[in-house]
Amino acid sequence: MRLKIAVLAGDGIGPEVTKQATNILRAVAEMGGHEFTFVEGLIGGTAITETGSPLPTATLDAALECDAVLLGAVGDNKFNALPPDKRPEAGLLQIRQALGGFANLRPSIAYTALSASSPLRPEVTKDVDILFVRELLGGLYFGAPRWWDRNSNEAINTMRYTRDEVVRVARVAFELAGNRRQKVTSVDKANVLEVSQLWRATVTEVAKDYPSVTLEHQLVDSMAMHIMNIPRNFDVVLTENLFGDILSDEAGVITGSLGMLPSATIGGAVNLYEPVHGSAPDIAGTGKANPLGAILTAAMILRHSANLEQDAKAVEAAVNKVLDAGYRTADIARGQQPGQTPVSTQEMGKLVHQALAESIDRRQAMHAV
Ligand SMILES: NC(=O)C1=CN([C@@H]2O[C@H](COP(=O)(O)OP(=O)(O)OC[C@H]3O[C@@H](n4cnc5c(N)ncnc54)[C@H](O)[C@@H]3O)[C@@H](O)[C@H]2O)C=CC1
Ligand SMILES: CC(C)CC(=O)C(=O)O
Ligand SMILES: [Mg+2]
Repeated sequence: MRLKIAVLAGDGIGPEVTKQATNILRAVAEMGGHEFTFVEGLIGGTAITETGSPLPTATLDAALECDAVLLGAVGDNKFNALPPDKRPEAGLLQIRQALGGFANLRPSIAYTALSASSPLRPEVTKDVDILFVRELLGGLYFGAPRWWDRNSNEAINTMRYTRDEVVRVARVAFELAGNRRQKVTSVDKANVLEVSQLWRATVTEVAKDYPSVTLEHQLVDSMAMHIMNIPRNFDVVLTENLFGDILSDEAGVITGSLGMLPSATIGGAVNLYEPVHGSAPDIAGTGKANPLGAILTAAMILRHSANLEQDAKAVEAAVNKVLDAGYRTADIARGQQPGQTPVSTQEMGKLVHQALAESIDRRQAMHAV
């Protein structure tokens, strides 16, 4: 199997966690006899500093020639005074748009070993496995007009969706639900927003093509509460761009930390893979960043861009094994429980690598018998 991956490490903890994710991909390639090549590119604040642009043309050109893009995170407080279209985050929105992926898959899984890391009670988080399908190219982040008129002290952003944009992402959600627990919860604010009324009517129409999947609608405000109260009730959660951004971060509480959450964006010319978290400037350079979200993102590359399902599962199992053995980065080391060992970003990456190597050795030994 050959795979060319653009690695855009970005800012803050982006390079720290991305390094651990690429180490895992290299290990999978080596152990499975695959040829993975990595092409590095600048994005975000580091790209602004070096080139003046948050998404240099060279980065975009290289990304478009790859089979997958792995992005760390962007964002640097030193650019906070810049207007949104000049900030590091603009580079991320631009590359999302250019790659064309519209369905951002964000799994949120409650790991048994981490039940004490979540502030939620273990009986609430037990067996939770939610898949957010977040529309990624529409809504407030991309709608025009958008401006801030400093003279009149007025600003505007536009939430806009077309029926076709809703249909295509809804189809992804229903298809995925068909292979899971057959339920889609569509989130909107149809009691107030016309865009949400279009969203709800369109999703209801698409649902008719998937009679085995149950559709429910939830308003986003009460949904924010239900996710914390009864997360087990949800299977696939379908949202527009902003609502999905917020609710999927909230779901980090179920898992124990934002640092545990991976994502894959599909449907475009090249799939884009990013952990859900940002550049975390508060812990950048301290060795405290949890690399597991990025490593689980690498597993999603194996699944969605390389068709290596068995290897994706092996990476996920290796993460589980390391958590079961009690190893914890600071964000998931709630209250220093007995049997836990604190580890750095790099140590966590190495432990997953070791667990993966052991499981692949066992698999190969079984095949050899
Ligand atoms: N995809 C991206 O590149 C994203 C970029 N951002 C940018 O990141 C910057 C910081 O934004 P925040 O709101 O602070 O969000 P953030 O996700 O960077 O951090 C929120 C909190 O979670 C913690 N955290 C995040 N990832 C972690 C990890 N892997 N391990 C341990 N702890 C982790 C941070 O230390 C912080 O306390 C901003 O410039 C923002 O625009 C924010 C979200 C997504
Ligand atoms: C442009 C971003 C910083 C948006 C974001 O927070 C995300 O996609 O998770
Ligand atoms: Mg976000």
